[in-house]
Formats: sequence, structure tokens, C-alpha cells
Amino acid sequence: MIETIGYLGPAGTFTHEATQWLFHEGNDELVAYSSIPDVISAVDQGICDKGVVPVENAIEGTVNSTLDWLIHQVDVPIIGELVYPISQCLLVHPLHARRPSSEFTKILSHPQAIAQSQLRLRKEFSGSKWVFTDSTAQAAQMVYENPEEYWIAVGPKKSGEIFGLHLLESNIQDHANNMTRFIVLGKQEKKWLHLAPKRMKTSMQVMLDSDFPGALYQVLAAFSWRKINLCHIESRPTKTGLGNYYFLVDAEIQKDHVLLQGAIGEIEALGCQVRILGSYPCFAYELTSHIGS
Ligand SMILES: O=C(O)C(=O)C[C@]1(C(=O)O)C=C[C@@H](O)C=C1
Repeated sequence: MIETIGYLGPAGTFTHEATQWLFHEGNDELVAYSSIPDVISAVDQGICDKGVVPVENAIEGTVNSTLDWLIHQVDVPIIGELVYPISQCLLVHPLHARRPSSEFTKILSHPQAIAQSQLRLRKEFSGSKWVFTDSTAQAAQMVYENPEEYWIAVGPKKSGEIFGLHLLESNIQDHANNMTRFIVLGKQEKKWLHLAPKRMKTSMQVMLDSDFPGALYQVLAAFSWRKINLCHIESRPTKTGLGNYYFLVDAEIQKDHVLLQGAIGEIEALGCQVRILGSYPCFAYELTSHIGS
């Protein structure tokens, strides 16, 4: 059965690359959306079967819009994860390929891409204004559509190829080993037959409703003495008042494992609430990790 897979577009974004790696374009229909909330809402409303969005970057950290929409606006499970390498590139209209850096008036890109490259951009393009776009490929498209402007886009090499831009330089991000973690959302599970997972993970939202001394310590202890490995923990505002936060906890264990069930029971007995956001396989980009390829 053909499934529709929403992704942050237009074609040429890093999310598009990640989606193409996870899904077969021939078997599934990939549909571009112009913002992260649009992708998540499309899955929530059943317009798409699955959606792919970025959630964390090695340099810049959490993609807040993804977490906030997942937590506050919808109830759509995470059903997969991909860690994908990110190379930010400087892309210009071919007419401006030889123009000196000082003449570019604007740098366009997604805020995450600009943030990942900010030291370099500040140093080399100190006279340029930063313009934030909904995606890196949208920035490439705007540079292509405005040849009379001295604009530069930061984004994937692929987006430059799609819009016929000149690649000035790749890997311009401020730190090596740039990676982004993408999540797949869907109301139905997926059988990832062609991929080999690195591990299984369960993501949880923990609300420390009862304000007693050492609450977080006791929550963490419930995982710790059961030797459940936590691979990510962060706090985000509940949006109900200053200083009110929930915790997001990723554990390397499957949802129905007896140890996790025990830990959740213990945390709830403390007066805290646990919401499972998904229990899913985690994949890492490798040229050879498609089974059978
Ligand atoms: O704009 C894109 O190309 C995206 O896919 C979005 C996004 C992000 O939001 O983190 C994805 C990967 C990179 O970290 C930079 C941008």
C-alpha cells in the first residue's frame, strides 16, 4: 500500500534527504510542507500517513518548534528516528559566483542552519543581514528567484543543485561532526524491513506535579536502580507560568519491557505523570546500512 510521507520542504532540505533515506520514493509518496508545524498537523489530521521532522542538532541543540508542537498541539506517536550527517554550504546565484564576501547584503537560511555556522558567518559576512526562512531549501529558492540581489543561502549542496546555484564552499558549520536527529511520526507503526536499527528507544514526557524535595532525583532513581540507560533528558516550559517545566526523557528500552513498566509505576506512585511519546527503532545514516542494498 502506498503511504504519503510529509516532510519539511521544499525538495532539497536536509529533512528531504533524511526522508529519502528512510523511505522508498517509488513505494511511498513524499509530500513537501513549508513548516514543521504543518508536517506534524498533516499527520495528526490524517492527511499524511507519516511525517519526518528534525528534533535535535549536534551543534545547536533542540529544534524547539518540533517539541512544542508534539507536546502541546497534537497526540501523534514517534515511530522511528534517524541520525543524519549535516554539511552546511554557501550557495549563491551563478551571476555572483566571483563576488567578494563584503558585497553580499543578506544571508538567508533556516535559523538552525545559521546558528550552526554563526562564527564563520559573523567573521566573513559582517556587513550582511541574516534573514530567517522556514527551511534551508526555501532560502536557496529565494536566492535563485532574485538574481538581481546580492544574496547568499546557507544549506545543503542538494538544494543548490536543485535551484541551479553555485556552490562556494561546503562544510562551513562551526564544528565538525555535525549531525541532526530526525524523528518519524505516525499513528500506525511501520515495519522497517529494509533497515537495521542501532537500538530501541522510548521517549517520555514526565510532569513533576507534586513539588516535593528531590522529586527529579527520585524520578531518575526509578530508572537508575533498574539499570535503564537514559540517552537524553531535557526540560521545556509547560507554558502555564514562569518556572513551570516538564522533563523529556529518552530511555534505551522498549515501552512494554517489564523494567520500564516498573519504573513508570514507581514514578506515578510519587505523584508524577508520565506520557509516552513513542517507542521506536533508531537508525543512523550509513552508506551501506540499507538491508539488501
Ligand atoms: O531547513 C532544512 O533543510 C531542514 O531540514 C531543517 C533543519 C533543522 O530544523 O534542524 C534540519 C537540519 C539542519 O539541522 C538544519 C535545518
